[in-house]
Amino acid sequence: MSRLEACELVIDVPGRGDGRALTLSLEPGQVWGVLGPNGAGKTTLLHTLAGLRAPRRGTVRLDGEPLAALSRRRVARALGLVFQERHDGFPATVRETALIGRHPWLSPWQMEGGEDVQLAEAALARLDVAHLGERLVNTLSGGERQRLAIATVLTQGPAIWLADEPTNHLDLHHQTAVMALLAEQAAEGRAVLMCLHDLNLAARWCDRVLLLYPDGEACWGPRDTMLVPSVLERLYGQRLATTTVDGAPVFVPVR
Ligand SMILES: Nc1ncnc2c1ncn2[C@@H]1O[C@H](COP(=O)(O)OP(=O)(O)OP(=O)(O)O)[C@@H](O)[C@H]1O
Repeated sequence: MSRLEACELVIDVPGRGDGRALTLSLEPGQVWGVLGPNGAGKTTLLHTLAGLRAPRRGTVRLDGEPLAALSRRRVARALGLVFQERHDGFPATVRETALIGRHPWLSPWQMEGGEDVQLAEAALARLDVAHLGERLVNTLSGGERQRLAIATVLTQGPAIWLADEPTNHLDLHHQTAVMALLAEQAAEGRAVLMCLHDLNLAARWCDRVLLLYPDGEACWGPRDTMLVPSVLERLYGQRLATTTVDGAPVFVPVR
């Protein structure tokens, strides 16, 4: 399994000061939640950790090696990304799209084999979209597309998941199913980092939390030390009422 490190990392948010440099390690078995208001830099951080965007300062390391020095294939085998926005470049079916997850594991002109197809079918079934296998992606609902994006990363089988609001567009049942899947991935020794807007999902499913502020300030650590009502009220500029349900805190915005 793999680890991803941010070493004195400053993400490049245009027009903003450096804030606090991030030095943290995403270890096998951990589930990180990245929280912060709109524009705080969550997506920018995720893209920087994935090597899609250069940092302003500092380094991202995969298993001790600078990400920038590794081949994209090596990176694609280790890191799986669930994007917030996605654009369908060409018409493809649900099944064909899931199989794209196998590409980092195939040589340039190699066709997917039986094992690849089995992995894709299992992932589509797990995300409850197997019945849509022959449908064109551009005919799917928002939630179906989101589940397909997650199924594609599951088909890829990375050691590290970077997910930008993985529960976007999902109904309550599928939100819980996706969080349970990500927790299961971590329990099997993979690592997960996800951006979330839902504090309650973070409280229930993440064991580490990174709070990002719009001015670039940040703090991170074990969930229980980060999800403190007064800290969250300052982060979002929003009053909260707090209770406990099933052993996890629940935060409700109040006027
Ligand atoms: N290409 C760009 N040019 C100028 N500003 C940009 C660019 N890309 C991002 N930004 C700005 O950087 C800031 C951080 O954006 P980012 O998408 O990382 O925030 P976020 O925390 O993910 O927000 P949200 O919760 O709304 O998804 C925002 O203020 C955004 O407008």
